[in-house]
Amino acid sequence: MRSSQPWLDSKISPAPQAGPLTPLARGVAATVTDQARAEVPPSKGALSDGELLGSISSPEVLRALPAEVLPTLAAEIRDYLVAKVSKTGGHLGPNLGAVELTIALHRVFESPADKILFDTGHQAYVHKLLTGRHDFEKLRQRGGLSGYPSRDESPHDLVENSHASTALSYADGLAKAFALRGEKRHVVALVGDGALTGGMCWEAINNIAAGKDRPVVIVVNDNGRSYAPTIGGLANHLATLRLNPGYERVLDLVRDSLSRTPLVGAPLYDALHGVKRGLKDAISPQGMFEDLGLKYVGPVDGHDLGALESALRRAKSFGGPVIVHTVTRKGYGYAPAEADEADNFHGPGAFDPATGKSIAPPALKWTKVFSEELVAVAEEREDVVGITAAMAIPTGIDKLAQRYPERAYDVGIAEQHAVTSAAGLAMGGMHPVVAVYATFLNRAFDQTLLDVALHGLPVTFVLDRAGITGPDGPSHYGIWDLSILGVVPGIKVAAPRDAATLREEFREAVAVSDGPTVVRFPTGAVPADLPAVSRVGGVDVLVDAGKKPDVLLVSIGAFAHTAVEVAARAAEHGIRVTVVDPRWVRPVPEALVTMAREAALVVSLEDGVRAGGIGTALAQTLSDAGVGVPVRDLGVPAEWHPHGTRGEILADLGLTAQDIARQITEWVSLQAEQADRTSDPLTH
Ligand SMILES: Cc1ncc(C[n+]2csc(CCOP(=O)(O)OP(=O)(O)O)c2C)c(N)n1
Ligand SMILES: CC(=O)[C@@H](O)[C@H](O)COP(=O)(O)O
Ligand SMILES: [Mg+2]
Repeated sequence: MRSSQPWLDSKISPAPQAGPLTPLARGVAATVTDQARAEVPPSKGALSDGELLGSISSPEVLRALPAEVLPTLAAEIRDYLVAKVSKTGGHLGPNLGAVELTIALHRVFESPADKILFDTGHQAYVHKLLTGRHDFEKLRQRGGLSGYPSRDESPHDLVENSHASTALSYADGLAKAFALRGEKRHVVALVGDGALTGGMCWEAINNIAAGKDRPVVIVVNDNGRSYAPTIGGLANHLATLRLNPGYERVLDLVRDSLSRTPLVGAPLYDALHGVKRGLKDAISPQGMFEDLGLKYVGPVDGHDLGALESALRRAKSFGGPVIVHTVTRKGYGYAPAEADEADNFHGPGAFDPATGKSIAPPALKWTKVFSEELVAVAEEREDVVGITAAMAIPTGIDKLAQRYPERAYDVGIAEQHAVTSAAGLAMGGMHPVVAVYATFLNRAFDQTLLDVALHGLPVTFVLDRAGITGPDGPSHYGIWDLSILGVVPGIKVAAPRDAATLREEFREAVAVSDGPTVVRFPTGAVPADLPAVSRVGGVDVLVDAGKKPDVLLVSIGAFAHTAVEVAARAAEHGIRVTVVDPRWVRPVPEALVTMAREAALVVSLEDGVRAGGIGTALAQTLSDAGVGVPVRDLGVPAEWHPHGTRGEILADLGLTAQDIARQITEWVSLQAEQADRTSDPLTH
C-alpha cells in the first residue's frame, strides 16, 4: 500500500514506491516522530494527517530521517495535499510534481542558512510542510497560509513575488551579497521549465555564469508544462539523452510530455534536452550550459529521491554555479492531475478528491465571453491574431487556437516579448490581441509605451483578472493597469461592466486602427447584463436622477451593479444620485465634463489604485475644463493587500454598496453644512 487514500494509487505514474516500512525504518521513524512531537509548537498545527509528515517540524527533523522512510513521507505529503487542496483550491499539480525534489533540497541544503528560492512560488506547499507549517485548512483564505512563500510565515521563505522568472536574479544578487560579506552559504533556485522561458532567467544565467566562485545551484524542475505543454514535438530526437543508460525513466517522462500537442515553439526544450534536428547535429545539454559557464548535472529523475540527493550533493560540493536538470511529472501521484490536459490541476478550485471533478457551480466567466467574441471577430477578420504568454486556457486564447491554430501564438512566460512581437505583427499588417492578466502587464510596460504606443500601432490588450482578485494575494491584484496606462499617450482603455458591454467594447477596440486599445475586466463570474437607460456621447447612463443631481457617480467597469445599489440606498436618504458608466475610461470622455457641470458632487468608483487612477484623471480633466465641482475618488489604496476573497478585500476597503452609500451621504451632508456656513452672513 503506498497511500492511505485510493486516489493516489494511480495507474499512470510508475513510482514512487513507498512500500511498507521496513522494521528498521519503522523504528527510526517512530523515534523521530516522538522527538518531533515534543518539538512541534502547538500553533504549528495537526500531527494527525500522516504520522511521519506530522513529525516534520523543521528541516533538521527531515534530515535526520533514514532514506528508507522518505517514500512514505512523500506518499503522506501527496495524501495531505490532495485532501487539503481539494477543499480550499490551490496549486495542486505543481506541488505534487515537486514532492521528492523539495524533500531532497531540504535534506541536502541547510535552510535558512542556505537560501532556497522558489521561482513563482506556486510550488512551495511541500516546502511549507517541511518547514513546519501543517495547517492548510485555510490555505489562500483570509487568515490562513499564503499560497506562496511568505516572510511573515517563516524564516525559510524569501521571495513572495509570484510573477515568474525572477528566482535566478534574486539568487545572483544573494550570492554576490554573501561573497562580499564573506559568508559561506549556498544559494539554490528552483525554477520550472515554464519560468525558464522568461527572458529574466537568461539575463540572470548570463550573470550567474560569470561568478565562477559563487555557489549558486539552479535546479530546473522540468515537467514539460507551464500550464499547457512548454514544448514542441521532437520525441524522435532524444538520442543524446539515451546515450546515458541511467535515464530510462526520465526518457519515458520526456517522451510523454513531447507527445502532447504544443502551442509553443521548442528551442528552449531542445536546449535543455540536447535535442537538435538530425542526430548528426545533436548537441548535449551539458554542452549548452557548460559553454555558458555553468556546470551541468543531469538529467535526473525528479521522483527518485536517491538520485536527486546524490545530484544535489554533487552540485553543492562543486562550489560554483551549477545547473541540476530534473525531470518530473506535473500532478505526480494523483491520477486526475497526471492525466490533466486542460490545465484543471495547475490551480484548481475546490474539487471532489475521488473523481477530480470541480465542485464549483457552473457559471459564465468573463474569460469565456471574451474568448467566444474573439473567435467571432477572427471569423470576420483575417488580420486578427491572438497572443498569450503561456496562459492559453486561463486567458481564453485556446478557443482561437483551436479554430485558427496558425493565428494564435503562445510565446512562453514572456510578456515583454509578447507585446513587442505584437508590435511587429501590427507593423506587418495584422491586428494582434494580447491577452494577459492585468498584473502581468506590469512586466511589459516599456514595451507597451514605446514599442507599441509610440509607433501608433493597433494592438489590443485584453486584461483579464483586473482589479481585486483574491486568493493569490498582493502580487496578483490587477490594480495597477489603469494608473500605468494613464501615462501612455494616445492609448484608449475600456472597462466593460457585463457580458454585453465586454462584447461591444472588445469589438470597438479591435476596430481602432491608429493606436493601442485596452479592454480590462475582473476575475470570476460575469454579472447579469445591466442595460443602460440611455447613452450620451458614448457614456451609458445607468440611473438617471434627473436634472442637477446631488451626485454624479462615475462607475468604472464591474462596479456598475454596486453603483446602482448605491444610488438606491442614497435615495432612501433623499440624495439623488445619477450613475454613469463611461465605458471608455481613457481618454476621459467629453460627455462626462458636460454631465459633471450639472452635478453638485462627482464621485468616481474604480477597481484599481487611486493614485493616478481614473478618479485622478477625471478630476484633472474637469479642472482643465474649468469645472469647479468637487470630485471624490473611491478605489484601492496604493498599499499591499493580503489574500482573501474579492468580497472580503473590497469590504475591508469600504467598497461595498452599503459603505459607499454611507460615505456619499456623509459627503453630501458635509457639502450642505459648508454651503449653509458660506451663505450665513454671521459666519462671514
Ligand atoms: C510573469 C508571469 N506570467 C505568468 C504567470 C502565470 N503562471 C503561473 S505558474 C505558470 C506556469 C509555470 O510553469 P513552470 O515554471 O514550468 O512551473 P510548473 O507549474 O510547471 O511547476 C504561469 C504561466 C506568472 N506567475 N508570472
Ligand atoms: C501562479 C500563477 O500566477 C497562476 O497560477 C495564478 O495563480 C492563476 O490564477 P487564476 O486562478 O486566477 O487563473
Ligand atoms: Mg513546468
